Amino acid sequence: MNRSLVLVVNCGSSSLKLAIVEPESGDRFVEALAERLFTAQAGMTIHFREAGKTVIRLPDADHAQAFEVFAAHLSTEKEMNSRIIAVSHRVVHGGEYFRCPVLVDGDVLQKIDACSGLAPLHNPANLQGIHAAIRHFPELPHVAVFDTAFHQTLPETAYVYAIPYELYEKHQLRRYGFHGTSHNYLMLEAARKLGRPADQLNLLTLHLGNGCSACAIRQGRSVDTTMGLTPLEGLVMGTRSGDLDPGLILHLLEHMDFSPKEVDELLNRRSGLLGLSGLSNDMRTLAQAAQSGNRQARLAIEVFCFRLAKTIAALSVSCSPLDALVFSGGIGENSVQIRQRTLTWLAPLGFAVDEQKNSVHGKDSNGRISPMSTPDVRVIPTDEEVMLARGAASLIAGESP
Ligand SMILES: Nc1ncnc2c1ncn2[C@@H]1O[C@H](COP(=O)(O)OP(=O)(O)O)[C@@H](O)[C@H]1O
Ligand SMILES: CC(=O)OP(=O)(O)O
Ligand SMILES: [Mg+2]
Repeated sequence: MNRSLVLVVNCGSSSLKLAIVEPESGDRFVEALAERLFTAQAGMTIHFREAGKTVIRLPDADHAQAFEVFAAHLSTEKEMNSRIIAVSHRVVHGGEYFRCPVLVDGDVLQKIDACSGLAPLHNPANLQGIHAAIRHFPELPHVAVFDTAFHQTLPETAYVYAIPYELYEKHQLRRYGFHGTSHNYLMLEAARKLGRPADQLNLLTLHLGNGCSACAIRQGRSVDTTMGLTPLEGLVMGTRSGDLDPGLILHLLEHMDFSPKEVDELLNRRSGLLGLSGLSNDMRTLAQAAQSGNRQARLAIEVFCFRLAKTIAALSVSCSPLDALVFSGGIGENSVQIRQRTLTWLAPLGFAVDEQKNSVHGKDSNGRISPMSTPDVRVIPTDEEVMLARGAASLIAGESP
């Protein structure tokens, strides 16, 4: 039977990820990744399930141009195109406006734009992707799925900052949290692997990719998370600092002649693993350099793990007794060393790692990497695309989310 398909669009600050997904099975018919947009090195790789891989150079292309090239490659796939029922867009910041996927219309676009200042690396790119896709597929429904939606269940105690309350009331300055689509998927997968309903589980999920965040989930609801008003707060990330003393920002502004724009650039693009190592934002590069004795790479990795462990301990307050700690994202899924080091820091809380299982987890479908007598720790690959596809398909089918 020919099932319906959803085109999933995920616009990052300098990348564009596209996939044609069958919502029920999660099968991919096409996947594409355009990287280094806006630079001379920009390029796109498209994988067709049947026809194989195509690599295209796109010097200086933006999101819209990359989308056009992808769409042109799709145009010959008439049978597959006729099965696409919707386009689903990842939108990073939805403020307090959105709790579930919505059909894109003028009002929704205006609200996404209103949140742009709070996610300057992400929302403007998300809007570009939406406009490019609407131009190309005007006849299809377009759905926005928000990173912030899953965290709309945070209790007030977790989402207010300890600043004058009127700044929340009048200006909505509060913790929103991000990567919600991924944390939601990890919750559902953990429930499946544990064989228990999600609404009976307490979980701590770790999305460790270029952006990194942790989420405390209590009985199926996000109750605390590390990212805040913007995706800059919390863990150490590829190029983002995560938590620091707000006084440091004042110091840069008042005593070191930084402009607000320069502070933004410093903390969002030149900090984190890249800033500490002076080498790279990529954990693979750092792991290799550390092995060859590079002190700065070692320091970056050590700070990453220490801060992660400290955060897990803090979030445990909201999700004890814990049913499972879940590692995910490019780093969480692949780095044996990061998992090992983080869990070693957590030994005082009873966490332990089974070294053999940790090193071969990928071959073990239940993903458990901790000994049976210790807290349950799992590695679960995330899949934001299938959640985006399902969100759109359910909305089109008129099901409640
Ligand atoms: N085998 C590996 N060991 C360590 N880190 C890895 C490995 N594979 C991927 N990573 C890291 O995962 C990160 C990217 O994660 P990913 O989830 O793909 O990011 P995003 O989707 O946010 O762009 C990079 O820091 C990369 O180095
Ligand atoms: C919200 C966020 O940080 O997203 P990403 O990890 O895709 O940069
Ligand atoms: Mg990712």
